[in-house]
Amino acid sequence: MLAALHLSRVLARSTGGSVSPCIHTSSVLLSPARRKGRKSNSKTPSSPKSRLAKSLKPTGKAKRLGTLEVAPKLTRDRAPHEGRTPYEPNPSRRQRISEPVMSTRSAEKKHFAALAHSERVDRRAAAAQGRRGSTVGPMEKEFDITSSTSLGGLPKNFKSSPLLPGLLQCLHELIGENAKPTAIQALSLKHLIKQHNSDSRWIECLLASETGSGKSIAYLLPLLQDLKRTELESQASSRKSSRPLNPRALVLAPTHELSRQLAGFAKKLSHIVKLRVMCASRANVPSTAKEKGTASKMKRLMEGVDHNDGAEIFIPGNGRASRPVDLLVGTPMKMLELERGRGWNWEQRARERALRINTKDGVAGQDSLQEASAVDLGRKFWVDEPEMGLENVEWVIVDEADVLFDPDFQESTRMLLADIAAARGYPVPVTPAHMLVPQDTQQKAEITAQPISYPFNFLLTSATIPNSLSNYLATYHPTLTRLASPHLHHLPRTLRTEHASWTGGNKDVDIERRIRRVWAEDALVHAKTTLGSPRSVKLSKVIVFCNKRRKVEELGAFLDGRGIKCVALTGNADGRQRGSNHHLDGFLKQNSTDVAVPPLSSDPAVTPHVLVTTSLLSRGLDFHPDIKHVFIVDEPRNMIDFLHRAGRTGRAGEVGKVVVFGRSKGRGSGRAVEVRKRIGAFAA
Ligand SMILES: Nc1ncnc2c1ncn2[C@@H]1O[C@H](COP(=O)(O)OP(=O)(O)OP(=O)(O)O)[C@@H](O)[C@H]1O
Repeated sequence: MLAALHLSRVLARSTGGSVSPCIHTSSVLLSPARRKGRKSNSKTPSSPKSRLAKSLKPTGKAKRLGTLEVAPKLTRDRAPHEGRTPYEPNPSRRQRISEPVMSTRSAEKKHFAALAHSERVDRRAAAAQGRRGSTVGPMEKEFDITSSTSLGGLPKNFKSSPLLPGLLQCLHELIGENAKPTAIQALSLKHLIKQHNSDSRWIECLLASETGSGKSIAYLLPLLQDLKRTELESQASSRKSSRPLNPRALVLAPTHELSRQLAGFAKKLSHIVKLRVMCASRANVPSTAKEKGTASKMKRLMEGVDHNDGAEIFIPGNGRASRPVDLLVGTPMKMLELERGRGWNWEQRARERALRINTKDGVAGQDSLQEASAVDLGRKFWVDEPEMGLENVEWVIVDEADVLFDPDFQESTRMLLADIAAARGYPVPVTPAHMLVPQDTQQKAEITAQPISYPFNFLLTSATIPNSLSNYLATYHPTLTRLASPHLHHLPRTLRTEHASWTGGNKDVDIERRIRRVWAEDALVHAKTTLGSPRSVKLSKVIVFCNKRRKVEELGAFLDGRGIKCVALTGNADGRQRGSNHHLDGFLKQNSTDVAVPPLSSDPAVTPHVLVTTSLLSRGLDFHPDIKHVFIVDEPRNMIDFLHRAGRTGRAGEVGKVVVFGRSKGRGSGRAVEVRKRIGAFAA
């Protein structure tokens, strides 16, 4: 009855909708170059894509040293989700869990001995091949990552790779028994699982593939497998540390939400092989950050770096007692705080803040004067005892590497990497930020970049590789192995785009109408497929991306007022919960091993079906497959931002649609064609 009422209400409201499904865009998606008034590259509509794509090719010296391998394009019969809907709960899971598990120490020892033997055989074969003269060598061949390159030899399923049985079993529980490796996972299995004989040098590798293509599994499998392999050795050789936390691996992510989700996933993947995974997350704090620019905002809002606010870290039982941990996940800033002691940078931050306010206002404001004088008077900022030792770190994964190496985050990221290298007894030079990228030719001549060789396995991963990151890697990590999926810098194949036009009236009303149309379509499909079954309609969920915090709040309030309950989330929203992702319940993906929390109601007036947010949540988060639509209502700052926002739907082979709103009439509408072409260049 309720469902019927709801259905009629949805349909009634949606019929009044005048948001056109056809393409009408204008002011969206201009490249920063265009916005700054530089010469437009609109004559080459595919240029954003090719700019990104080309950036992966090793250049100059790197061309000779580094390697790039692109997986062959997957054909239909080799799709990763073959044989099973990706999220269908596995009926035999319970039965399998009760089966005896081959994860005893002796079984693992046996496994690694067999592996070592097969590697010796492989190495002998490779050497023989080398003597005969190999024809395919990634170093000799220039790969164009936009074209399919049939290299063959990639594992076709997870069972065929030498994964620990316990790891394989957890993987099957999470993604299904019949799931096949995606392109990036196949590349990772081929290149990273095997490279662990004791005499091999540290792995240095970039994993690049489109959003939702399973990069987390691509790096977690080799990481967890290797941590298990070296567990005994590490116990024997681990350096004594007086600090309570001494992880063997770090996964760095730009947001606390992503850190928590990744830590949760890694825990599930490693529960049989019994590795200890922990998340170093911190509470969120109100911020008065006023900077412009996505990355600056993201950094300050998410990390609250300049607030001595008394926020606590999310490590249970925080104290001086030692807590065994193999893998720690968190933001670089949080890791630095644990390693150097909380408060290590407050004095410097206070100076910077005072300087910033001074510069902005032209004269010193009251706050800045107070802060500046506190610093001038030599006020001592309290620094807590460091809690983490870095001596035993063997792996560092930089997830969303393009964010963590962008100008706003890279200082913390590089500082942390240098601290780990120093703690392990191999200090590396830390180039000042302004010297990293030469500003002019004279500086170019002066800068003699020293390649960096970290004394640990170093993996970077991202769905977008901008030129800045590619150049940085070519300069400082010339021998880096680059593994790329053939679909990199495209929208996922299952993601469709639609351009919706503003009516010229209230934009919030346009958005509301489009949301109701989504639900009306759901109701229609439900009616057709169930032929009038009384089961209630399952309405899909929608993420709406805005640029500004105020817009998020206004739109959230408007939709709430119209009977559409939503979660409106910005960096400093009260709703961001301390130490948990509960504020995103119902939106983030639950794995088949999670205890399903039944929604309170399927009525969107009761249970939030709409998430309104900024780019804060556009990175890395694995959203629920119920999210079939992403709305982009403000112009993303660049195409990279667009790819990540759009990529929150259409993940792991699920269908999804990105609806881009824009102006079709009046000022700015002339750019509609250009924008359409820009987006079109990224379509599958
Ligand atoms: N081989 C596979 N078969 C089926 N599902 C998979 C497979 N690999 C990963 N998945 C699922 O795909 C989803 C997306 O994975 P993941 O979050 O790692 O993607 P990603 O490439 O890191 O995306 P993003 O670039 O947005 O961070 C997850 O829910 C994961 O469980």
